[in-house]
Amino acid sequence: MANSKLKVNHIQSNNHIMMHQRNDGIPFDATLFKDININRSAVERRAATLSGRRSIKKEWQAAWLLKAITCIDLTTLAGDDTRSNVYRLCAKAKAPVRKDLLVAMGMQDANIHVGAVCVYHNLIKDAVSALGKSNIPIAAVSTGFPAGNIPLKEKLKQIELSVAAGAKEIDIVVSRRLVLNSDWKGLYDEVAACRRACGEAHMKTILATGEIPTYTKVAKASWVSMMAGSDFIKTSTGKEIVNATIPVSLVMIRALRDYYELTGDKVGFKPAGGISKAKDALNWLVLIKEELGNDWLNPDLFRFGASSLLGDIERQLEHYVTGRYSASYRHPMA
Ligand SMILES: O=C[C@H](O)COP(=O)(O)O
Repeated sequence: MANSKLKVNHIQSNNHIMMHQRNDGIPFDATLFKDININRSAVERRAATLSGRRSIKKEWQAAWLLKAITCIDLTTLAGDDTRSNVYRLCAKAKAPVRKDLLVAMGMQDANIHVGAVCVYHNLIKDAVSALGKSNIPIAAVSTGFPAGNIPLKEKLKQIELSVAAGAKEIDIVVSRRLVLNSDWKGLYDEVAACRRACGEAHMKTILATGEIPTYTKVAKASWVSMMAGSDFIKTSTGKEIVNATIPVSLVMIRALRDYYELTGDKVGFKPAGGISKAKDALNWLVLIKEELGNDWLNPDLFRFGASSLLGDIERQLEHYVTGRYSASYRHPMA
């Protein structure tokens, strides 16, 4: 299709490597968040308006979907992960969209790749060898993922081992009991210790919001995680019964906006778990744009944690280019 070419300014190219300044955190100060009280119905009302408000069509939709790809932490976190499925995942991470589709969109030289590959510790070495010199970072889930119910000493050891094995990003899970008991200083100390163990690796802190009973606690846990030096806050492990939702994302995004206003530090956001449709990805990008602005719309500050989103995005891009939908089995990977 002649009109399927994207204009250069529809999407920035994706030659980035994690260059963003880190969040060093601030001393624990409960007065900064103790009065937070989130109005659940106001959050849910705002979230409900999101999908009907903006309709992104044609070349703009294609450009936003390519942008979404650059923000995916392409993930496999299964008990039966092997070297071969990690190799396939990494091949897809380096070339996430079929060449013919990129050529049709005029994007073959844009170096589109995903934001990171996310695996369990034992698969890091396979990801390192499969990704080669691609500059795509490896994110490892550590600290007793997904439940996090192991001693802190072991959590820190896991982080150190993952960094030594080549992970440039570490996704930690918080101890939910600290959040449930409102032990905010305990949570701060745990997250700050993890941050020290990460060294140069960027740290994403998973709150597992599906196991946190109120939005007020989600907001407070977000604050404490940022104060303790998290580079990203992340909704979910993908293993909770309820994973990423728009309302919980809104609560976390507003906490990081307030944290930025206070400290000048931009903390990233990663919704994860159950995001598998291109239209959901667009909703999250719109939410980020409306609440935080364009600064956050890049892989340094925004990621999707997703194992099966890429396949649907590629299918939508094929529809954009050819005018037809292919069967989903033609895009089986991710
Ligand atoms: O962090 C990423 C999640 O585990 C992925 O969840 P998903 O398999 O539902 O996409």
